[in-house]
Amino acid sequence: MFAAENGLKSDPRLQGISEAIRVVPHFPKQGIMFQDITTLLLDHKAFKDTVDIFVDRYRGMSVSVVAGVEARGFVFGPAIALAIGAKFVPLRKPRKLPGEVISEAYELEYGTDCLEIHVGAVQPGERAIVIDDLVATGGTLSAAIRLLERVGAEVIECACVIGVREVKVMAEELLDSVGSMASHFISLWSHAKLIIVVKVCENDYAQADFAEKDDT
Ligand SMILES: O=P(O)(O)OC[C@H]1O[C@H](OP(=O)(O)OP(=O)(O)O)[C@H](O)[C@@H]1O
Ligand SMILES: Nc1ncnc2[nH]cnc12
Repeated sequence: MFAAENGLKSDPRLQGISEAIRVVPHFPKQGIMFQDITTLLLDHKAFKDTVDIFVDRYRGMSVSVVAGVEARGFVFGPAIALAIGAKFVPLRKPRKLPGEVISEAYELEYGTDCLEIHVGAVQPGERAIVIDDLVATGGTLSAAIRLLERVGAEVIECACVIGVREVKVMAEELLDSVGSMASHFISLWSHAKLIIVVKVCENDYAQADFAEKDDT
């Protein structure tokens, strides 16, 4: 679910949020348009507006768990959790949590990664949301959902600030043919784990720019 479809379309806060996110071409490698949320954090109004959009949506929905994905989900998740009266549960990369953990692996473009949760952090039947800064392929969010469901939580939604172009394209393709969807995204949508995206980047890959640089 994107800003245009989630009732936020005419929200005056969106433009300021979008403008506060710096886009850095060719980071961390050639061709990638990196969405840098650190500039959003420097802008008190834009940062607060971002948190408030999620708080407005989830307040009163009996959410008791806000799960944040390392690292950038840790920036937004705790503020949302405090405001809606929920606990914050960090989903961490491998070998960071000191207690007993449950792990869930997921695929990256090259190789795999893993998220872990402390055993006992979430009780069966608790209502959870997952917070991250950005959804690209949806692989990270899908792993977060699987992890929380394995400990018995009911994941009611995932929420991200930014969706890259590909995820928007995939959502649009869903309307035509589920078969053409990437498997992660099928899983996100088929379980109705809709994503609130405040900013959709129309141009995640700096292809034209990249091609020009290639020619030199
Ligand atoms: O939808 P996906 O294709 O799974 O990608 C999205 C994930 O990628 C980024 O994190 P990254 O893995 O770069 O980790 P970091 O925040 O620790 O840098 C981002 O913060 C999301 O967590
Ligand atoms: N374009 C992008 N900007 C920031 N983080 C990302 N993670 C995956 N794609 C990204």
